[in-house]
Formats: sequence, C-alpha cells, structure tokens
Amino acid sequence: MTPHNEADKCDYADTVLLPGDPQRAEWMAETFLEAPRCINRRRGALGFTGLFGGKPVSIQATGIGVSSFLIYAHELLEHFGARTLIRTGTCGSLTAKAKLRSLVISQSAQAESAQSGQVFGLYGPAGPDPALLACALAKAAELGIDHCAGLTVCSDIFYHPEGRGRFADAQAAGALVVDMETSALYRIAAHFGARALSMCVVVDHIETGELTGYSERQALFTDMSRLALAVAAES
Ligand SMILES: O=P(O)(O)O[C@H]1O[C@H](CO)[C@@H](O)[C@H]1O
Ligand SMILES: O=c1cc[nH]c(=O)[nH]1
Repeated sequence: MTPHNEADKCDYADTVLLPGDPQRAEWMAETFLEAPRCINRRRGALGFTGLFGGKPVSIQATGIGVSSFLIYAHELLEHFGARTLIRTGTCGSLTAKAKLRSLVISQSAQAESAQSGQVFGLYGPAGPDPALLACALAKAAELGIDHCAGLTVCSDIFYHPEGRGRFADAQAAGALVVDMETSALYRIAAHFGARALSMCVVVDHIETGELTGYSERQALFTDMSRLALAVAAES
C-alpha cells in the first residue's frame, strides 16, 4: 500500500502496462486478460492484474501529465517491484507520417520546453529498452499492425496559449507526435534500472485539426493492446 495505491506489495506483476485513462485500463483488463482482478481503485486510478498467455501482467492507469504519471511509476518501481513498464497511451500527430488512428512507437523522447526540461532534469536523458523496442517492431510487423516509430515530444501542457505553433522546433527536429508522459517514463525507468517502452495511438492531428471521437477510441486501442501484451508476454 502507498498513499496513492491500495494494492498489496505482491499484487503487481513484473510487467505493467500503463494507459493514462482508467477507463482504458479497465477495458484492456476485461478484454484481454484472463481472470483480471482489480487491485487499485484509489482516486479512480484503476489497477488490474491478470494473466496473458499464462503469464501475470498488470495494467495501471497513470492519469494525465508528468506529475501524475511519476507518482504511479515511482510507486510501481520502488514499492511494488515492477521491472518492465509499457505505456499504452494516446498522442497527437505532428506530421503526415503519423496517421490518425495509427500506432506510434516511441523510439526516442524529448521534453517540449525548458520548463519541462527542469522537471525532467531530475532524471538523466533515456530512451526505450532496446530489446523491448526490437520486440515491438518485430511483433507489429508480424501482427500486421499499422505503425511507425520515431521521436515523441513530451509536453506538460495540453491547452497552451501559443497553440500548435509551439511545436515548430520539435517538428524541425523530426518529432512524429506529442504526448504528455513518454519522456518521463523513459527517464524514471532508467533511474530505477528498469525497462520501458511507450506506444501511443494517434487520436488527433495537430496540423490538420482532425480528431477521433472518444467513443470510437476503444476500437482504436485493440491493436495497441494486442501489441503491448505480445511484448509483455515475451519480456
Ligand atoms: O490517453 P493518455 O494515455 O492519457 O495520453 C494522452 O492523453 C492525455 C491528454 O488528453 C495525456 O495524458 C496524453 O499523454
Ligand atoms: O494532441 C494530443 C492528443 C493526445 N495527447 C496529447 O498529449 N496531445
């Protein structure tokens, strides 16, 4: 038990999938895990453990943004003994290469701004675990999942007064998408000597203004869940 999580120490599997949204956590657990058990309801940040391919896997919602994310990730790594964290998120596309509704695997991540840089300065720069990344790329091809891989920019602010213009530098640096947690995931996992990978479904397009509807999203999460669990099963 921690201030934010009522689970017992032994309730989490070594491998934990991390969606931001508790409804996504519940849907993934009920749809894909055998014998899912809800192990955390505190603050509505739902956590589950069940079996996938005979192997224990957990799914824990992390909320929105780095501050919330780091609380759940820290407690999973330090208190609950998680060794592999796989983010199953959503993101906004910054380029035609990352199509609406497709899956983007974060090969690298950077903070949006100096402000984010200060937050992330607590932990050194880091990327995905190379073996998890290679496994995800191979499995995505094997499962026929529409995906691309590249740089994710990690922002602290969803509604920003400067709007999408603020991503010009990130776009020039080749960023495919923006989310609000991936850089923090890579950095905190490296700090604790754990392995991490982030994959996100593109739910809106910053350049074209295209949007998906919330009710459509569960269908969009099927491929991401299949891929994340295939990686978890091999990890
Ligand atoms: O859908 P999740 O996983 O929460 O991820 C994305 O969605 C939220 C913003 O709508 C941020 O947390 C962002 O990173
Ligand atoms: O535009 C978006 C969409 C999802 N998540 C983000 O952080 N930004």
